[in-house]
Amino acid sequence: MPKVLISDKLSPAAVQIFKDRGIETDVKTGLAPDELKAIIGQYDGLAIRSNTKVTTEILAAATNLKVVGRAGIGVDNVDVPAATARGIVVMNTPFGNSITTAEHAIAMMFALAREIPEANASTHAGKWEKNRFMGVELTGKVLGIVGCGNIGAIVADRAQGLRMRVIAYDPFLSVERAKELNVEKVELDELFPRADFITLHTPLTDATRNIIDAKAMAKMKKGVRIINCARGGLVVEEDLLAALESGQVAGAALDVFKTEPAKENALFGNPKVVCTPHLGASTSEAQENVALQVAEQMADYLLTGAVTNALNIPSVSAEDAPKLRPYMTLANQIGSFAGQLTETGIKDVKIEYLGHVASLNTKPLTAMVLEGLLKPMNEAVNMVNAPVVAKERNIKVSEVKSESEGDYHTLVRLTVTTDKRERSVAGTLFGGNKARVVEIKGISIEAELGQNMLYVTNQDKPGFIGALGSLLGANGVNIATFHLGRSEAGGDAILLTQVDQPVSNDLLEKVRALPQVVQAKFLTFA
Ligand SMILES: NC(=O)c1ccc[n+]([C@@H]2O[C@H](COP(=O)([O-])OP(=O)(O)OC[C@H]3O[C@@H](n4cnc5c(N)ncnc54)[C@H](O)[C@@H]3O)[C@@H](O)[C@H]2O)c1
Ligand SMILES: O=C(O)[C@H](O)COP(=O)(O)O
Repeated sequence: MPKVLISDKLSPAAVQIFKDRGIETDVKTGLAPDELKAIIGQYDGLAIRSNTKVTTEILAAATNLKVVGRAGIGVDNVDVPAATARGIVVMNTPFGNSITTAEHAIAMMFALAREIPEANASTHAGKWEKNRFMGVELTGKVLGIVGCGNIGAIVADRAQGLRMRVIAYDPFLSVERAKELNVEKVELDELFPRADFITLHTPLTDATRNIIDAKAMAKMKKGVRIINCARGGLVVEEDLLAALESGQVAGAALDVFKTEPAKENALFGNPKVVCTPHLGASTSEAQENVALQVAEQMADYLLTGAVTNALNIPSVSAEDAPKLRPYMTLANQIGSFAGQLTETGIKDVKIEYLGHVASLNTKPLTAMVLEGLLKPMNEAVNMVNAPVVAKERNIKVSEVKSESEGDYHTLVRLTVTTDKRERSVAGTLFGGNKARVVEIKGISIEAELGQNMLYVTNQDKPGFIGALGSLLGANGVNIATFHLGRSEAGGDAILLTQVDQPVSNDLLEKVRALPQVVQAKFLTFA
């Protein structure tokens, strides 16, 4: 039974889902990195929010971990490349808290416009400072959105309801989408001087880190108000403080900080700054959504192999997973067949999906072919990291798809080009789910791949089969199945036989010494 650790505060709905799906679940929040490192090796899944830092060190200790599930959007607390390298799927819930976070940004904008937090504190203190607080209206003001994805788009919609004019900077926002959202797509340098309010909704990347610094603020309209409910590293906090003190920026509302938990910060105590402790996603609705989603997604992956919302592996829907499963076996077997025969550097991998299989989501199948192909060279390869490993080795991978059927109603053919030769192997499904190899080097054959296989290429000459059978028998190796193919009478021939015992290197040498043999190899399949 898979075992999952929940290491951040998640709605109890998540535990219930894991339990209902037969997954053992521990909830241990607030663990120090060393404490997490000490126990992570026991778990197949780790469910987190933004508090747990899934670093390379944690991942190195996570010897059984298969999936990290982020109940929320940002995965900047997870070392995704390190997880990928270890074959661990990282998934998030990209929409579960978007509305809630957009609403928080709007609430922050109102709080700034009407100085609600300061007015609230003053009134609680019995001061009745009616003359101290003079707000600004939102109606007719220009809202500049930096990052107009899921949350930015909802903010745009709500702001338009408040009769604001919305402009947006997002290099990946298409003109069509901008039209649909009724926002004016602008460059950053145009947004800065035009906006009365600026709200940030980008992920934290190398391109967005420090996007709001002294230079940027100098370009803004004097008296601008800035809202950040995305990530702390987007704003240079010292520069913001200086701009608030000079009056260039009239106010800032921050839900996120460069260092979190933010217990000390130079901006704290400044009356022009409204702060919340990373509460953007904190509504009961959003937390219920993300907890349910992440638990379902993780359970699906651990129990069925279905992949949803993963950042480092192609998605496989729960509906597709059972359809793909027999193809996954086939893809892995033909990859493994070629991989076990390959002894020199691979340059090029071509995977042809012909007939029925071409109508399916073939990305996971390609990952499985690559896993099979590369595993003989690197034990740590799995379908998550195989495409990355292939890229690191400069292996060019291409897919060819055609739904028209040939001799088989469905066929996967792998062609591997190495420094020395080109090698191809193809397989199909018999009876809808039984993987069979049906072609090797363009020669037809029909074989099921089992645990112990002997693969021989030879000249098609009389006497060979008898000699091989006698040799195996004399060495205590029992033949279970026997499959032959040849290009033409007297030409190149192949033999694939399943045997009940592994074939030792000594025996292989004897097989190779038979007069007609060109190549003999012992292959093994899971
Ligand atoms: N405060 C919170 O509690 C909270 C809650 C949810 C999400 N978030 C954060 O909000 C951010 C946005 O979330 P989302 O769901 O809208 O993500 P999203 O991926 O849907 O949207 C992000 C947008 O940023 C754009 N973008 C990327 N690079 C950019 C750049 N260099 N300049 C301008 N735009 C750029 C992308 O094109 C995309 O449209 C994320 O960082 C997420 O972690 C915070
Ligand atoms: O990226 C997110 O989803 C938000 O930052 C929410 O983070 P949280 O789950 O820690 O509240």
